[in-house]
Amino acid sequence: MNIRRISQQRSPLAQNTSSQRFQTIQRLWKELSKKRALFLLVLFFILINAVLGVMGPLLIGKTVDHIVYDGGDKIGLFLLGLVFVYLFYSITAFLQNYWMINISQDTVYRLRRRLFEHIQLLPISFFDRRQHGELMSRFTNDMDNVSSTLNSSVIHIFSSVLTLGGTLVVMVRLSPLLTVITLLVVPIMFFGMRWITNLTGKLFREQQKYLGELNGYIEESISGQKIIKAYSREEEMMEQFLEKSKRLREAGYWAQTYSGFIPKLMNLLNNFSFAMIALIGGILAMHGSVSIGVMITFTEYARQFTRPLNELANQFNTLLSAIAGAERVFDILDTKTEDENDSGEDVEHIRGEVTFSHVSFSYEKSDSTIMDVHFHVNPGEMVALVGPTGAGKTTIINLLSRFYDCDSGAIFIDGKNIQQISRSSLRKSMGFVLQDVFLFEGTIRENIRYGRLDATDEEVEEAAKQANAHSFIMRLPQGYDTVLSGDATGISQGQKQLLSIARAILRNPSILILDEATSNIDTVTELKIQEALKQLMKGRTTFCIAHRLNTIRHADQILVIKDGKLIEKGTHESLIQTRGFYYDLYTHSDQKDVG
Ligand SMILES: Nc1ncnc2c1ncn2[C@@H]1O[C@H](COP(=O)(O)OP(=O)(O)OP(=O)(O)O)[C@@H](O)[C@H]1O
Repeated sequence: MNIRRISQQRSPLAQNTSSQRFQTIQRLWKELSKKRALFLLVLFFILINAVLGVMGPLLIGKTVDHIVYDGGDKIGLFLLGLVFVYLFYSITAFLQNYWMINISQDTVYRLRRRLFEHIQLLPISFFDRRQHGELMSRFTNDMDNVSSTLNSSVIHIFSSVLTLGGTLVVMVRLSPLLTVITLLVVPIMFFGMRWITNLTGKLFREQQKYLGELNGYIEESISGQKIIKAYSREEEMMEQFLEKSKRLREAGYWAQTYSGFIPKLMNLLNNFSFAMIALIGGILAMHGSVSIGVMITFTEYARQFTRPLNELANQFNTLLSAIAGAERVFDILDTKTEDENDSGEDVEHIRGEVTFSHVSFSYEKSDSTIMDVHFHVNPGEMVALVGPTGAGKTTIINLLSRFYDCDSGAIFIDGKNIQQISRSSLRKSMGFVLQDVFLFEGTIRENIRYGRLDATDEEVEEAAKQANAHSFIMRLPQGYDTVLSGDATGISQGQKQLLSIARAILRNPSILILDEATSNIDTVTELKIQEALKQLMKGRTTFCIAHRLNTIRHADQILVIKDGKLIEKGTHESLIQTRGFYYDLYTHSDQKDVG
């Protein structure tokens, strides 16, 4: 069953406005506040740390004034005060950092878990439109960005804001004139920073997007290595890789270059402000308008004042890149899951009576894939779907399994509209044996048990015996405990099919879906598979997508699909007698292979 990725909708570069950014910060804040108590403690330590940071220069100035103007008899007390301030400054800095790492790791862990849970519940149509590697990068790059920002930026931002506020209050109290001089550079800093961060924000988002696309491409080219080599497409792959890689380099280059301007601009303005304070402060001190201690405090504050601004600017970039990452994560979390659209109820037992009543469906709004399909299947019947490639056979199965919902008409199982049956109970009653067998990294036993997780070892082996898989499994060095790698290269295509039949037997479904289960397989294994399938099909409603017509001659019903329409239906004999499209298919194909 191939559910094709027809269009990879490239999401336009997220035009995230300030209000969207604010919303994302709010959501991140919400995520963070699950460790509220610890976070409040960190905030408290940030506050203490900022107060101590403001007190340091003030105390240095006071110490100088005490020596110059009061004779310095209490110098020991001042020095003790300085040791206390700077020691606790370091301790609080360490603790806030330590706890923030704890909070951020926990938050990212929970976010990652939610993302994974959510992805499991998303409808198949969501995956049709996305590259797998691009989705992967939301787990890796985007999460890393969020994590590193929470680790450092949160502290820096809070601490900078508090330090700025505290410093400003003390500065105004000490000397309003010197405060104005220190603040002269702030508007230039503010507007310069705004301009650059607007630009870099866009560039960072672009960088994240291209990185996701590149990851997707790399993932595709690794999983498709066999085909790439078989068709000698290495050079084209390389060219496309370079194109994507260059695009990423370009975006990264400009993002880093522009963001690199910020500290340089800050430094320049910082030095300017420092020189002005030294010059004007010196003149004022000479005339006795301010004390030497105040001037020293101010030169230190001038540095201290621009440092948090500098820090804010730097952290702003990291923050923007994390917001871009978080947006991409929230974007998935906001996508409706299958359950959210599911008003169906759980059904205990399904007998397997299936009715398609004038069903129409299209993947894309522009063209119809299935048109007015109408048929009825009794429980336990074997139904074959035949027709040219792209006719819509797989789509009919997709609709029956509620991977997609039909646009008009209705599908009934045991007389009940499947919209009223929950997806999970519907799928629990179905078993799939597909052409592309998907085996997980794990033992053979675990792979068979995937059909029913609570099955005992005996039940697993019994299912393997019924599926004719037991003898080949026992010939493997570790038998049922043989570990299969992700792509199960150690076993043949036919053996994979047998395992997937064992899996379906274990599931004991009322409705069975077979998709070309016996193509590309040697005759001996094919016989084994046919035999196993016969066992499996007994007493179950079976839908078989068949390309080789001689395998379905005994079907109770054959549905002939062409261009999305059900054009003929009946038994093999009746369809041959009708001499219609099926007759043509059957007689004009030597191998009876039509798809
Ligand atoms: N996820 C999808 N998004 C958009 N179009 C799709 C999607 N899956 C299938 N299609 C299109 O729908 C039509 C029917 O496809 P479907 O897979 O049902 O045909 P099929 O009869 O099973 O073909 P085959 O025998 O080759 O598997 C085709 O034109 C196909 O390109």
